[in-house]
Amino acid sequence: MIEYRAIGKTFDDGTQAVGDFSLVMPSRSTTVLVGSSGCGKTTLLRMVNRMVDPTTGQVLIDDVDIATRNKVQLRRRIGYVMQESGLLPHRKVIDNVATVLRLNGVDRKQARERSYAVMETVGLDASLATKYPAQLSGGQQQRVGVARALVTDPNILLMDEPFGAVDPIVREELQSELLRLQRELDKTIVFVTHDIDEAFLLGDQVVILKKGGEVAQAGAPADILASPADDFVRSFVGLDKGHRRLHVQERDGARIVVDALGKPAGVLEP
Ligand SMILES: Nc1ncnc2c1ncn2[C@@H]1O[C@H](COP(=O)(O)OP(=O)(O)OP(=O)(O)O)[C@@H](O)[C@H]1O
Repeated sequence: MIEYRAIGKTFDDGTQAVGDFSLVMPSRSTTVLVGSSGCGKTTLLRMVNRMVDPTTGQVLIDDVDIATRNKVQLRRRIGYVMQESGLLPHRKVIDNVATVLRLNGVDRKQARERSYAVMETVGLDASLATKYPAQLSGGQQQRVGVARALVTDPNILLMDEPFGAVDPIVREELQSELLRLQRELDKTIVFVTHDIDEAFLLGDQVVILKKGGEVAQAGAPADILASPADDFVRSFVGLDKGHRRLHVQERDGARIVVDALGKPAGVLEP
């Protein structure tokens, strides 16, 4: 369990990124922080592995205040996936995946074996292992980023807009892969996005943020849709627009679900 207690963060230049943020992220589930640019998502995410330390308040992992933990050791136990994959360009894929294991003192052969296994877990063909990152597609590079983050089998996985830079089709593919992985691996995932559809798809808990890390609403996607807290949330999740207002139309004996603009969204099962 990750717990934020009354967190505030003001950077050295005086920017207040987070005012007063409290939240519990249950273990073995995915919490998505979603909000517009600059609302403090990345700042909050990076507090979990102490890339950013709060100015006030505490972050606890399994009831332990992480301010008391060694930063380097903490980071090696928490997987981190960034938007631009963050791979080392001059190192082969397999060596990128194995990096943290090697830093942890695992011998070369064992590190490679584990890295090949985790590449398979994330759906990467072994033949890509000896390529360099630039020789891979954007989607493949992101998978390598995920493999690298999972290689030490961390309990916590931090993902900062990991699918933001790939095209919509690859993005959908990576999203469903992540859902599959989560069913298989059961990690505690903190995921940052500005895309509400992605948040609803991936999140067990979705946290909608306003500027300064203010929580507009936190809850399961269905609960947020059923009872949006206010007009801000209603508008943010698109309830004021057509595509969330679905209704059923009969057509040739089938029941088609259409949005307010009449665009078909799917078919109701009999
Ligand atoms: N190192 C820093 N020094 C000063 N201000 C910072 C620093 N990092 C972030 N900020 C500011 O803190 C606020 C929150 O930034 P943060 O990156 O957490 O937002 P975000 O929601 O992740 O945005 P985005 O979606 O654009 O990445 C912004 O106003 C940003 O400019």
